Amino acid sequence: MTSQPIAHPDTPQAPTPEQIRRAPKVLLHDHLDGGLRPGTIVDLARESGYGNLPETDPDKLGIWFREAADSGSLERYLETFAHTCAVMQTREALVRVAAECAEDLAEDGVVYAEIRYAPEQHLEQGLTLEEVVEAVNEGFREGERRAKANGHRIRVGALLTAMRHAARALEIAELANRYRDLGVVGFDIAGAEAGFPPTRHLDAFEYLKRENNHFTIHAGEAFGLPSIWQALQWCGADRLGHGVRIIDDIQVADDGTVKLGRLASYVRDKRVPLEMCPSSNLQTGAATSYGEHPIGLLRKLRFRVTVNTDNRLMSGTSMSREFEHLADAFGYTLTDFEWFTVNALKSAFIPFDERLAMINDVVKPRYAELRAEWLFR
Ligand SMILES: O=c1[nH]cnc2c1ncn2[C@@H]1O[C@H](CO)[C@@H](O)[C@H]1O
Ligand SMILES: [Zn+2]
Repeated sequence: MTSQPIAHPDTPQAPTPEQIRRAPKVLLHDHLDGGLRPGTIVDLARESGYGNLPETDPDKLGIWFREAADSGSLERYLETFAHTCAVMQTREALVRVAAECAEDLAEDGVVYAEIRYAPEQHLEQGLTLEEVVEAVNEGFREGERRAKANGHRIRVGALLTAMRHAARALEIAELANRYRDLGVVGFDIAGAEAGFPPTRHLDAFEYLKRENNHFTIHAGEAFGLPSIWQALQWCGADRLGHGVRIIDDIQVADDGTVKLGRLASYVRDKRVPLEMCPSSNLQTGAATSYGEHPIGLLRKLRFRVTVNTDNRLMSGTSMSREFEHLADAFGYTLTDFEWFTVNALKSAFIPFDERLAMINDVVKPRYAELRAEWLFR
């Protein structure tokens, strides 16, 4: 008998794209108006008479979004949303977009998703804020049903976003609170970061805290540490949207020794979830390449890192594709992807018992099964 080292079940090889697709995934940061199918945009534009689409062929339109979003600036990246929001102004359009969102995610192996959108951007044709929320919720329920009929299980919760350049945050926070337990699981602020600090909306955050409600804040994407510091220490955010610039508070010496500043220490010690979106960051210039994306170091240092899509249309991506990019860049295995997924569930805005059941009864058994596949090749 030769004495062979015992192979860890994970050692045989990198996960295949097909295994990544079948792995259960959890998505906390994805914009409804950043994930439409190009063909749906074309249909809805035709039906509503919106004549400003840059392309009317779905394939060309998809490419247009990716290229236009590939601008190196968050402000220019955000300009592309004018077209998606333009065709999301009726109840029917919102139901369709939300249903397709849930279907597409389920098809990609996402089992739990929190999808965000700004109700104030869907009032141009007379819908009320409440009608917008109800239409999107109806679409998510429809998408969950269709996914189930196709053999996929997914649960979708909504996050209501307020736009940081506008002045409706308190109103949207109240809306999120009213629809709590009715499909809405939390609140967010988004939009251009430089010049619009989160403290502009302190009243909204203080209101939500008094209501024991949850919120995340886009911070540390196009602007640095002060934005993250405000989001956490002034506004009390439960999670950070992106948060990539926390890397500016971490020093790595030539010998590999790592020193965390006070803010980075706080973020790690308090297990503040980071909703990282690698492909989106490359497009807005918040990161330079997958291999150099701060997620590599932050994962190593065991920050509470999660992986997200941000805008599937603008980045031509999916949860599986984000995982594939990371597998290529950092050699991540199924064990890493399970870790990201468990992190995401720990950070989700649904009740603790549901998060735990999702971790123990859905995520862990399915990753274990995937890891065992090499035994039966
Ligand atoms: O990465 C991002 N950073 C900041 N704002 C964003 C990002 N992606 C989308 N939005 C903004 O959020 C609104 C509601 O979904 C979108 O219309 C877009 O303006
Ligand atoms: Zn975002």
